[in-house]
Amino acid sequence: MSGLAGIDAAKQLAAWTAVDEHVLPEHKIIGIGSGSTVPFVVERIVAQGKELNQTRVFLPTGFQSKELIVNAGLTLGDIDQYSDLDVTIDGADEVDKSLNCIKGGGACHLREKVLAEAADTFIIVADYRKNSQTLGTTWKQGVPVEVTPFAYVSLLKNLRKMGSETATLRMGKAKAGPVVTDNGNFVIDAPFRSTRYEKPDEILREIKMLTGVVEVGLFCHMAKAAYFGNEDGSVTIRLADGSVRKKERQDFLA
Ligand SMILES: O=C(CO)[C@H](O)[C@H](O)COP(=O)(O)O
Repeated sequence: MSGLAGIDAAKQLAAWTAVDEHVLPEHKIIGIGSGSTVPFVVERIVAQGKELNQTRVFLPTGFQSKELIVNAGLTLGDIDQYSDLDVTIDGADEVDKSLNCIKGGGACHLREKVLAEAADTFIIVADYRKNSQTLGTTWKQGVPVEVTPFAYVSLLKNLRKMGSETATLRMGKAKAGPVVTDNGNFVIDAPFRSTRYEKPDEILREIKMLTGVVEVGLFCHMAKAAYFGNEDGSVTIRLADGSVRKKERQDFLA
């Protein structure tokens, strides 16, 4: 493993292990997620070799993801042409015991969900901070909701009526005004009481029905496995059936 430390080392561990186990030579159409963990996914795929990667197409989940693919010299594909993917690998803001995820911390969850749904296998990679029993334990910013700008005021009202009293429009940091997604939409972050997160699919359905909602950053019953890099150099692998496997540090050194 490389000489990274701390959180980045954990992200790299998760990413490398997931690629080794789920991006096999027979996998030709691959979805690449967004965020700070997926660059380690791309670096591990590049390490599989130019000859194999020339037989593959890589689909992005947004501008950052597209730049990762292009800068790595991998072949860029479009979902219009490659609508059935072999595997999509992506990060997450938090994952619960049933592999339900909060996603959208980077405001890319619409395209991420399209590529996750279109893949035979959807895999999550993250560092240990994202590994929770229930959503909302560590990710306190709320459920990211991509919304059409025309409806954001009414949606703030309706989300607050729904129980997200502190729902807020996500504002830019290095940009005056709200964050604008790759699709030209706004994002509302909608926190809920911890008990509500025990049934994330209910929150998902309720939000999705609100007029003006484009996509909700709750990925329920989608991931086949989640890989969490740990501080001690091990990787915890959780499967959708609830089983857990651990790959110890020495397994990588072998
Ligand atoms: O959903 C996402 C972007 O919309 C990201 O995958 C999620 O925010 C995790 O990012 P990171 O790997 O940087 O923790």
